[in-house]
Amino acid sequence: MVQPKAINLAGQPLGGGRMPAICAPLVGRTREQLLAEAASVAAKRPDLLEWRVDFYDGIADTAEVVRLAGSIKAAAGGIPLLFTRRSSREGGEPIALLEPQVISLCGAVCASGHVAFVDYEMGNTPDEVCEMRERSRAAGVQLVLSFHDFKGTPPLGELQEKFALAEQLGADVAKVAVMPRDMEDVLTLLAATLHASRTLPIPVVSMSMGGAGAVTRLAGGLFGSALSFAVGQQASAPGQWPIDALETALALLRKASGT
Ligand SMILES: O=C1C[C@@](O)(C(=O)O)C[C@@H](O)[C@@H]1O
Repeated sequence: MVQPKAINLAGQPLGGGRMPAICAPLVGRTREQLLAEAASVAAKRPDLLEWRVDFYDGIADTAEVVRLAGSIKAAAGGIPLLFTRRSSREGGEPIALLEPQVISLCGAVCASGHVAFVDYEMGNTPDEVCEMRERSRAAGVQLVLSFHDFKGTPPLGELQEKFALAEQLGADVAKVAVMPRDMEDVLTLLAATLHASRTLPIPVVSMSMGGAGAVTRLAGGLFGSALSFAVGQQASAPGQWPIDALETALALLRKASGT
């Protein structure tokens, strides 16, 4: 049995080792929107900023995406960046790129040194995941292998397999986001998270989305989830709390639970 793990960056645990650390998404559609959003969200001091590049209108221009990643990094005031293209299949915005182009975009952004983490979906082909793994590793960027189900919550065994698959495919962090149909689904997600965090050697991240799952964004850390996504300016998924409310509630929970 292994202890639940915080996400490490340059030898330091993200968020000072608090479980969970807080990540805020950036969902601007233009350079101007993104830079304004990055500055205002960074001022709320989340532990990580996620650039959801599938929202960005200029996603097809790799050189501009790399430049913009550099500008967002500069606006982030030392807060590390997670670069994410969420596919429309898994709840993201529709984009015009084919998967090989997505890999090349993510690879170029990793190679630029502007981001610390890249998110890639484990549902892509093993060859695609392997290529992304090689490119992120060559650049010293941590790979988050993710799975999302915006329609429902798979059974416990399947969720455990998703976490385990991420680790087998070489992830530095395993992430699972699902939609509950009832409170039993919320318990299933938490049970799978606890199991994964106790058995896998890498940090795990999970959330049950929507209103019913909102409790997992607060209490998930007690079940081993290393990161909670919270709203800086605009939500990227249903059920996310505002950063300041989440920080306040987490501080109370940590005090009450002695963690
Ligand atoms: O995968 C995740 C988690 C998420 O879907 C959430 O529910 O908080 C939000 C996304 O921006 C992120 O990429």
